[in-house]
Amino acid sequence: MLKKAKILIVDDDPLNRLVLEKTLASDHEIFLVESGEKALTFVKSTEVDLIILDIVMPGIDGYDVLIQLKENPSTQTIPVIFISANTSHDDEAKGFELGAMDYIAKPFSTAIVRARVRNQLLIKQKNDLLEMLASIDGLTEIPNRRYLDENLSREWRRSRRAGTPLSVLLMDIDHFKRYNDCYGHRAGDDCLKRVAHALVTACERGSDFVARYGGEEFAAVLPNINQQEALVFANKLRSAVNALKIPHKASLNAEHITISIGIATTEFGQVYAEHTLLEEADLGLYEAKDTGRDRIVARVIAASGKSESLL
Ligand SMILES: Nc1nc2c(ncn2[C@@H]2O[C@H](COP(=O)(O)OP(=O)(O)OP(=O)(O)O)[C@@H](O)[C@H]2O)c(=O)[nH]1
Repeated sequence: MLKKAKILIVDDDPLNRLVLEKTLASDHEIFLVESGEKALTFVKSTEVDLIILDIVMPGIDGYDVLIQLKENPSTQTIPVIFISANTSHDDEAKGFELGAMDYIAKPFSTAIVRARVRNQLLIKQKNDLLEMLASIDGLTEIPNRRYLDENLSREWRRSRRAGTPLSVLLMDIDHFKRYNDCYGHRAGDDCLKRVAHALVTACERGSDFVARYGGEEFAAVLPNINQQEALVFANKLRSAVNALKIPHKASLNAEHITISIGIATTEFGQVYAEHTLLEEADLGLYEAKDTGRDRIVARVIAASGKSESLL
């Protein structure tokens, strides 16, 4: 069974919109707009699963709408079915070349529209599942580095556009090599799973998330969180791991498993390279390790572009 999908129908002809809506509304959630401009505005604020797009419309035509959807990382994977009275092979080929998933000729059969929409939604559902599996770390079952990189990129662009703060945390289990050496690799794996679970459970806002960054390192992306708030959150994560009280008799800084955390925050919408936040968080983490472990070092990327540490 397919879940109710969100389908955007873009057509300047009111009758076509009405017929398409009637054809699909019993199985799906339908949104209707009458121009390419409105379609592009709509997808900025609402996530849709499929777009049925007319080609010949006043203003931006269907081809240009598709080109603009493909240029935007947040809309480029939405499947598009063209529906058009332009039925020459050249028109159809152009639609596919631009990235349309299917092409329906007008006048259309409602049964064929239903079947083709169903096919595209099934393909999308499978693609989404593959995408999700490719974003999950096999051992800890939390988001992996690929997921983190994609999300950080998106949040970084948003923060730059809106001038809002963005914080990144890099966390590393202290003396984990000693843990593996002392208790064995399998116990090390269990420890990673428990730490990952504790970190993920501590995230309460839907927009915050923790990923396994690699090995015994984790990372969190915190949109709209300034340095003070990031420090509070990092302390919560550090406490959550401490509270597990996983014995670590080979540790040189505690009797149980602890983590060190580096924080990087941009608060004033400064323009800097996308990777800077991770690099700064890494410097903070390095400092936290160097100054005793089981601690947090926060760095702010100041308006001058220089960064400062705050222990
Ligand atoms: N069990 C297990 N160990 C892992 C995994 N990934 C990385 N490690 C181990 O994590 C250890 C990391 O060691 P180091 O980078 O020297 O860091 P550390 O011992 O934690 O020391 P500090 O970071 O300085 O506190 C290595 O021994 C890796 O083999 C994993 O998936 N499972």
